Amino acid sequence: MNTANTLNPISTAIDVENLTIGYGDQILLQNLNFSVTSGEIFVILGGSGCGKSSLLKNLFGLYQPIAGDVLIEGQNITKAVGAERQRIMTSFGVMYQEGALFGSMNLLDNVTLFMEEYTQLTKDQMNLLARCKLDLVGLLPYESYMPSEISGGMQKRAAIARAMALDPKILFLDEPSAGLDPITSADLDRTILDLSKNLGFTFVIVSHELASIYAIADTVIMLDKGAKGIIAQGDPKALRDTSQDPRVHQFFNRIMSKEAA
Ligand SMILES: Nc1ncnc2c1ncn2[C@@H]1O[C@H](COP(=O)(O)OP(=O)(O)OP(=O)(O)O)[C@@H](O)[C@H]1O
Repeated sequence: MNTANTLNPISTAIDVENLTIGYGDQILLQNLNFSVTSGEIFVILGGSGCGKSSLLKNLFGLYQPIAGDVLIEGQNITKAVGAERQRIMTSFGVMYQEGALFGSMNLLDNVTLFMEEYTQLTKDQMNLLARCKLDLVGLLPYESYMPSEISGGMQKRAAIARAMALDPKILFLDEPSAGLDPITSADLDRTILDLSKNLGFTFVIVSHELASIYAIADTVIMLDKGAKGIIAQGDPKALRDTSQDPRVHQFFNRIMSKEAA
């Protein structure tokens, strides 16, 4: 938990205003309003198919919402076009659910790739910066390894290093623990916590791993398919212990029994 993060004065990283998202005629979530505080770890929860990943992709501008606005550090990504949109798009990093490292490049080249596209740095400068990012996630000794030569957990950490390539303040992670065993997942959680506490990154994470959520989340929002919206918001343990909403209880208990199995 990092609510006392001293690297970020209290300010808003992301503002979501009257956001409605979906595909074609299908509305998934409507009229969402919430904000993400700078430096916090903000987790999006909910049952399968309620629209968690879709919401994340609307937040970082991969998809255009049906209505409403997303402001990233005060800049309206929904309305921005051209160079302004490009500038906003490079102000955050994304780790997709699949991790999606480029298999034909070693880890160092995976991290420098975006620098080559978006900066005027020399190759030496890019390599130096990329090594810093790999070091932050504990992968400096593996810079020349190919993605196929490292474990799943290391691939996830490399994908986070790559998401940090352009020095963003905000990182969007889609199901970072997916496919990881509990120990590797806890390791990844520690990396995320370190980056948040020590460097002040804001994280917006889609997750359904309860242990991970309790370990890292400052704030969660819980989405519900039937309600097409947010049914709970706050500290996850407080929600577990105090929420009167049966859907919230069912969510936590269902996952707990699954994890206990
Ligand atoms: N690109 C797309 N085009 C059309 N429909 C989509 C697209 N992506 C997702 N959907 C649909 O939107 C709904 C929500 O999907 P989404 O992946 O956002 O949910 P989720 O809560 O992240 O689910 P899960 O936990 O199972 O990954 C699903 O019915 C899905 O089939």
